Order: sequence, then C-alpha cells, then structure tokens
Amino acid sequence: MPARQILELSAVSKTYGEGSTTVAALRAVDLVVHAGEFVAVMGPSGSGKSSLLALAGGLDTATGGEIYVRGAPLGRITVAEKARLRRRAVGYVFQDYNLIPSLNAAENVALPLELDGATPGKAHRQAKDALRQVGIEDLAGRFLDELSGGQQQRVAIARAIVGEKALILADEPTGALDSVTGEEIMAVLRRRADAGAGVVLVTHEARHAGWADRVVFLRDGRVVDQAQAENDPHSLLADVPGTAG
Ligand SMILES: Nc1ncnc2c1ncn2[C@@H]1O[C@H](COP(=O)(O)OP(=O)(O)OP(=O)(O)O)[C@@H](O)[C@H]1O
Repeated sequence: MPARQILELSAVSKTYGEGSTTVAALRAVDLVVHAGEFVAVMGPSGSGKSSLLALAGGLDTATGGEIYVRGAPLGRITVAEKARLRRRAVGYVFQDYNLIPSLNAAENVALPLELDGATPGKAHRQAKDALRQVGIEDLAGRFLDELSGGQQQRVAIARAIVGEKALILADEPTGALDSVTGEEIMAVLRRRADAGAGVVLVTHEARHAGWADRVVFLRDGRVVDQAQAENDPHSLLADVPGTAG
C-alpha cells in the first residue's frame, strides 16, 4: 500500500504586493510529502523556501493552486478548521522561534497540547519528553530570558515535535546551534519521520540535507531538478554565492 500523503502542494503560487511592486515568490509549485518522509528544501536566498513552508503550515494563504494537509484543502476549510488542523497536526519551527516569554520552557512546549484539550499533567509529561529528545530536559523550568539563543531554539523544536505531529515544518532550525547539536536535531527530525511524520526542513546546509530522503531545490520560486539535488546537493549549491554549506 502506498504511504499516506501528509502534504500536497498543487500548482501553488504566491505573489506579494500589487502592481509594479509585485514579487512572485512561488510559481506553480507541485510537491507531495508522504508519511514517513523527510524532505529538505534548499535554494538561494529569496528563492521562496520560507514562503513555501509558511503556506504549507497554513500561516499564509496561496495566491493560486491548493495545499492539502492530511487531505484537507487549506484554501477551502473554515478558519476554525484550519486552526484546529494546525494545532493538532502541524509542528512549526519558526526562524525567530516565536516563544512566549511569560511561560517557562516546558509551558511553551505544552501550550499547543493544552489548547487542544490535553490535561495539564499529560501535556507536561509530553513536553518533558520532547525537551528530553532535544537534550534540554533539565531546563524545563527556565524562562526564556534564562536560556541562551541555542537553548531557546531547542525549546522551539521541542514545541514542534511534541504530541507526535503528523507534519513537522522547520525553517532553518539549527541557526543558533553548534554543529554537533545541529546534527542531534537532524537525528531527532529523522526519528520523527521514521516514526511516521512527514518532515519538511528548509536548510542551506548540504550536510543537513543529507539526513533527508529527498531534496527539493527551489530557484526563483520554481522547483528545479529534484533528482540532481538528491544525488548531490553540493552540485546545485556550487554556483550560488553565499549558500554553499
Ligand atoms: N511579506 C513579504 N512581502 C513582500 N515580499 C516578500 C515577503 N516575504 C517574502 N517576500 C519576497 O518573496 C521572495 C521569496 O522570499 P522567501 O523568504 O520565501 O525566500 P527564501 O528562499 O526563504 O529566502 P532566505 O533564504 O533569504 O530566507 C523574495 O523575493 C522575498 O523578498
């Protein structure tokens, strides 16, 4: 039986602005991510990687085409249905973490579970487990201003993986981490995919893309040559100044 589709982008386009200031960030992008699949998205700065992730996570709306998360068309479900789907099924690691300063690390991680109706005890247990997976269980009671940038980034990753999300979307999730911790985070994402999640990672580091089953390369808002990227992501980065990792 073929693996279940977790995410599908069908002819998705995204333009920002109007008239002479229009920017076409994505142009007719098709992409399917199955359960158990870890997909890396690479490409030069401005090629549309963050836009693709934001649309897939329902944080922004497409200008054209349709996006399906676990079969639900994001452009055609209600705002409430979309909010529920995002809470239950989607874990998102933001570039700027998006954590809540008045909550401690464990509370930040537990929040999406509690919003979704989990008891505080169960949510806290799952939050502790997610913090353990990213290596900072001992910092569960710390507030954000007591954590380093890298530790905050790990809290953000824990929040995205907590509660066995079906789809994990991570936008450059290792920027504040040293290379050893970065590799550990890749191993965490790999394990989530092996356990059945669909994982999409935006990265400019070829060695991180090496953890993925498939590499999708974007250029000027279009998907170019997945097969080549799969065989040798370095080759696709070679002519892009400032992106070789
Ligand atoms: N909110 C916005 N308003 C206007 N233009 C935007 C907005 N967000 C992105 N863009 C433009 O859309 C294009 C794609 O941007 P996007 O951030 O998706 O690229 P990226 O590949 O993630 O880049 P980077 O690697 O630098 O983060 C760029 O030309 C960018 O300037």
